[in-house]
Amino acid sequence: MENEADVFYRQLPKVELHAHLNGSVSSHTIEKLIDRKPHLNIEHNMTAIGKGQRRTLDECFQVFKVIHQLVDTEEDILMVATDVIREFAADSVKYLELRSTPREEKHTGLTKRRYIETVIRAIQLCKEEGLDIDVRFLVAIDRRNGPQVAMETVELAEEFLLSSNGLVVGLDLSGDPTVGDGKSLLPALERAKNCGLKLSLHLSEVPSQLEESDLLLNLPPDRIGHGTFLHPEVGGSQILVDKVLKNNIPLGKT
Ligand SMILES: CC(C)=CCNc1ncnc2c1ncn2[C@@H]1O[C@H](COP(=O)(O)O)[C@@H](O)[C@H]1O
Repeated sequence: MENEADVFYRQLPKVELHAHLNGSVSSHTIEKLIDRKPHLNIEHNMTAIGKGQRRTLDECFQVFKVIHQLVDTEEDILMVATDVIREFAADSVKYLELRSTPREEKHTGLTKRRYIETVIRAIQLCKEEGLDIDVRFLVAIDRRNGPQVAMETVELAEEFLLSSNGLVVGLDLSGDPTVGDGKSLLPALERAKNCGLKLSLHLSEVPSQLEESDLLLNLPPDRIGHGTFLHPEVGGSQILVDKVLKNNIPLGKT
């Protein structure tokens, strides 16, 4: 039962600037996915972190792996993306930036290009439904996959920046922050910036990444994901904080 405060907050117009597509799947949609793929033997509790539950970073990233097993066809992506957009709209989100990592799944024939096209199709379908929400898409690089994949992802994002009627607006850098090396991704990120993609970068999500964070902040990004350990009090540095302030970069997390 919703109380008065719940109704107020649901109806309050909102912007959502940090929604990972496969991190925003509701339990209702997860049920539908599990029903589609009973052979995977995935149980609901393997796909979510309950309220108040503590998990290590590694355990959280395992959850994404399970969700990715459930979302591995064009049909799945279309359903997940339309459901996610409808649910944000029902929560009075008026501007939504979805970010997602295009994946190739050889066993289902899914390609990275079709992945992006399918998310765009979902955005268009929701628009045709007349939902009161403006949705844009950030194509994501998973830092674990290294510089070559990052460059290929930027090339794809660049194509869609030009051909998606303004729906693809930027590039996200995410993935397990303890894996991979941000420095090696700089050429891809610089290319993205130079071609007009907005940059939203996860950085300083774990301690001891001062050098990497410094390099990424020099780009500079248009948004920062998390930035948890930028501040000197938690092992970051004033130089990093000053770079954020100088460029007036919004920080955010979900
Ligand atoms: C531990 C936790 C929940 C932290 C949130 N912080 C995050 N930091 C970095 N990358 C992330 C985070 N949350 C989601 N992602 C990225 O988003 C992906 C899931 O959404 P998608 O498949 O890109 O559509 C994950 O595989 C990961 O690459």
